[in-house]
Amino acid sequence: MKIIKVENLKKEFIIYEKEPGLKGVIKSFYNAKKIVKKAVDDVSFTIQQGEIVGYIGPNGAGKSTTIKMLTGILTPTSGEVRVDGIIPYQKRTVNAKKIGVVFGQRTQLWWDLPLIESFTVLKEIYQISDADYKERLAYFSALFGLDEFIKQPVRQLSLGQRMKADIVASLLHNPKLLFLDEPTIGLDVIAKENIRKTLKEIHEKYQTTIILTTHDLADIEELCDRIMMIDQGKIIYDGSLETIKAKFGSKKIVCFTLKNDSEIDLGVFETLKKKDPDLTVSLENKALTVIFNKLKINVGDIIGPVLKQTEVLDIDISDDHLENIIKAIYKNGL
Ligand SMILES: Nc1ncnc2c1ncn2[C@@H]1O[C@H](COP(=O)(O)OP(=O)(O)OP(=O)(O)O)[C@@H](O)[C@H]1O
Repeated sequence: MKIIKVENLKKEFIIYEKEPGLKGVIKSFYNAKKIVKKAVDDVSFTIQQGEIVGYIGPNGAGKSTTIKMLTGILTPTSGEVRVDGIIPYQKRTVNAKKIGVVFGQRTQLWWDLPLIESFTVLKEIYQISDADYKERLAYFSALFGLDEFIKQPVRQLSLGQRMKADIVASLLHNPKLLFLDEPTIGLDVIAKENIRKTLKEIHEKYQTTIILTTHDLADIEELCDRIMMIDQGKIIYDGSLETIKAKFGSKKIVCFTLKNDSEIDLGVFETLKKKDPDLTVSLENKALTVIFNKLKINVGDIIGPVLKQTEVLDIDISDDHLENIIKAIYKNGL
């Protein structure tokens, strides 16, 4: 079942540009230059109930603007947006009951209240029944270990605890749809893992549809089957992670750890560069790294000449990281 339908959605902002300095300020009173910024530029997509979709793109691409239109905070310039059959900006309160929102960068909780009291306020706002509230809170407490900090005021919580608290707050009313904006930002590796694992469990239990915006691609790799990539207001990719990897992940990385007193003549790679002009070689502290296109060169063609020349202690072969693949797409397009 479709939960989100977006068609030819556009959001334009009018920006008035001023010249720098005091003179610019005075001048801008009279004739500021008017610029139309197309933050979201003719975007269409649908999302099915239960999907976890990663919404990614470089800074300023239009992610937050899209999410704000889906949550009803912003009214589109043109186009259609429907969340569970509702037009969000026309029925913000009805929409709010169907959705949960987590902003990694700021909390939605009451700063000075003990966490448990924030939860009871939300219980009233969303009119959650006693039985549902009890059942959900017990479930989330066990999952996130809330007991440890539930009586503390929110301002005293660590970033990881605060993030868990915000996720619970967004889910207490069991929304059909959850928006997560950078849910692991600033967390250490273990805390990130913990959040991802827990989100997966929650998704399995409640089948919540999740839209995740993040710059941390490990979030995407672990949670999402589908990614939508936006750049300069336009969706430039909508599909599976596997397809992106298969299509653009043609680079392989071979790292050799050379023996301490060994020497190597990097000239051996010159002939290979004729086959793959993008091949790169770097040698740092006896670590020799070769990055090449696996469709143009075999791993054996890299390893053979090195082993012939010098003594090697270790060889590590890996595919290109998703992060590099996405960076290249942002830079060069699809
Ligand atoms: N209220 C506003 N007034 C004017 N311009 C805006 C406004 N909100 C966003 N923009 C512009 O619209 C474009 C898209 O911004 P948006 O916040 O949607 O990007 P984003 O993809 O969420 O970026 P980030 O990853 O940095 O959060 C940017 O160029 C931004 O400067």
